[in-house]
Amino acid sequence: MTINILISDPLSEDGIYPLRQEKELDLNIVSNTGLSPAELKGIIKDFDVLLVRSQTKVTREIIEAADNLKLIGRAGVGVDNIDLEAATEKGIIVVNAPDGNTNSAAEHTTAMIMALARHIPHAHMSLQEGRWDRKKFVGVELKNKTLGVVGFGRIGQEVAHRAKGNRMNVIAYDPFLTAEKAEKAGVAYGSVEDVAKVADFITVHTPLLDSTRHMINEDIFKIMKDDVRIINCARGGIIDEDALYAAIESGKVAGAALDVMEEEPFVGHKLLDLPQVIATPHLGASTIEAQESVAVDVSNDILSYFKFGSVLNPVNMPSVPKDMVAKVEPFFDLGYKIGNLVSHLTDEAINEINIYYSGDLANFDVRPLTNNTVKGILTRNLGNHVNNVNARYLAERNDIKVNEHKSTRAKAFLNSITVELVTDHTTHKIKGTLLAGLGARIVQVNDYVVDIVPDGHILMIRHTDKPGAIGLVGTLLADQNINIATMQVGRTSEGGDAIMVLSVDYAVENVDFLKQQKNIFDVKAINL
Ligand SMILES: NC(=O)c1ccc[n+]([C@@H]2O[C@H](COP(=O)([O-])OP(=O)(O)OC[C@H]3O[C@@H](n4cnc5c(N)ncnc54)[C@H](O)[C@@H]3O)[C@@H](O)[C@H]2O)c1
Ligand SMILES: O=C(O)CC[C@@H](O)C(=O)O
Repeated sequence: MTINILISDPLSEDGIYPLRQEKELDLNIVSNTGLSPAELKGIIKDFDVLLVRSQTKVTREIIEAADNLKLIGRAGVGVDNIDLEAATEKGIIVVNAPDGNTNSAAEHTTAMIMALARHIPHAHMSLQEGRWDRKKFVGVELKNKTLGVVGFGRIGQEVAHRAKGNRMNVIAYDPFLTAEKAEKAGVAYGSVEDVAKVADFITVHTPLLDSTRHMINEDIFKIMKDDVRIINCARGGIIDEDALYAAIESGKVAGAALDVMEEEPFVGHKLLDLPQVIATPHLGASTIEAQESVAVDVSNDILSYFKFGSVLNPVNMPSVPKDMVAKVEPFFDLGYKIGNLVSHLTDEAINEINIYYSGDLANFDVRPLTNNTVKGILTRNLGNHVNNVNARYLAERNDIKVNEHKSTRAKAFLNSITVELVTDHTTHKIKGTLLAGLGARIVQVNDYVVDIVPDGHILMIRHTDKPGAIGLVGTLLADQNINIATMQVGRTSEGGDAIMVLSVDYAVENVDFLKQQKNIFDVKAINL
């Protein structure tokens, strides 16, 4: 099968080398940059993979038209140009390259802090314009000044590290910053207000989220020190641009260095008219090294996805280390099949899915396995558009709670997975295991102990344990020319409820001839 990859933003050619030299997969790589949204929407259905930087806006409209898209790769950190909810709903995995441009973005921020402190861009322009103006461009030192870092993640920490090299004091705010982590990094910490009150320079390094939009606003500017300098090399929108403009005009803010703004490109923005502002056109990650590194990272994740079904940097799936995924991968098929089988035991709406992992399995991160098991359950009613990316999301959207339970005690088996479905009136469960050398087995269906190979075409017949019941089913199937390959019978007590599980050679389309029998109260035909 050919995998069609569309690259819609300029990417480092060296960075996509892993894709270009791939031999095992048949890749068709199309580079088409500068497409309008309408043009992208028109062609996206032909692609399995979309590879972008920050220019392409991957909106819900584009995603809805992307009928074959399996993966969106973002060569960079911020995924605010991708509608993640729409991608998840459609089962499209989004991967990014979170580490590849950290150093470049931190270096750019440091350069902006220095350029701002010493008026380097304006001094250079003035020279170019033929002036030798030394009085106008008197700057400030960084030494002994306080840098406020809002967002102490990868880039924020690197910027703090460099600021300390410039003998600055650093105070940081991040909801995940603990006293221990701050002490280790050699920085003070406090709330965003604490940072605002004491910092001479404030740099923001958060993602743009609902909670961070305009977090640096009029109220925060008011409590800042006079002559504070503001830097944004993260995302436009974290700082309220109107409030920044007013704070500069009022003389509260001495200067601002901006790599990003709410609307990009931001040529002609009113902030650029202020002499206190210096700006770059979103260049934080624009180095040869960073561009190569992020493109290599997403290229490798594309290959890993199509070869092994796992990725290193998922944005809309649990991020589970590769060695951990490898430990639970042998159980994927079993989980899916148990899920699919148990879904046929009830026609009622499911309220809750309980998945019990026992034995060795309990020691591992089983989230990818849970996704696959939930996929097996939901596929019965939701069909093929359920996949590992959207299974949990679709369960949630249908008000189904998914609970994982783990126990290292496995009783008779080294490992087992039990899937239980809870509806308003019933609870159904199926247990399965992987037997060394023998493969997958279903070992329990509700209270019946069984031994079934979960494969092919299966008939699950619930009946009353009466003499002749088994013979009758055999005869009825023979009348329909349906050959039985294997048969298992389980019962709770003599003469009580019983179950027959048969594997047959062909899919049975209509089971009414079995359902009409007096002692048979349920029949399900399942194709695994
Ligand atoms: N200008 C560029 O070219 C460029 C390059 C790379 C990254 N970026 C941007 O820089 C930003 C940071 O990237 P990163 O790799 O450091 O990300 P990161 O995920 O490592 O760090 C972000 C940090 O922000 C923190 N945070 C979240 N909400 C917060 C809040 N309300 N207040 C304070 N902190 C909050 C998080 O806890 C996290 O520690 C992102 O927006 C990214 O898109 C820009
Ligand atoms: O693609 C770029 O150059 C910008 C990347 C940067 O904004 C990021 O979030 O990684």
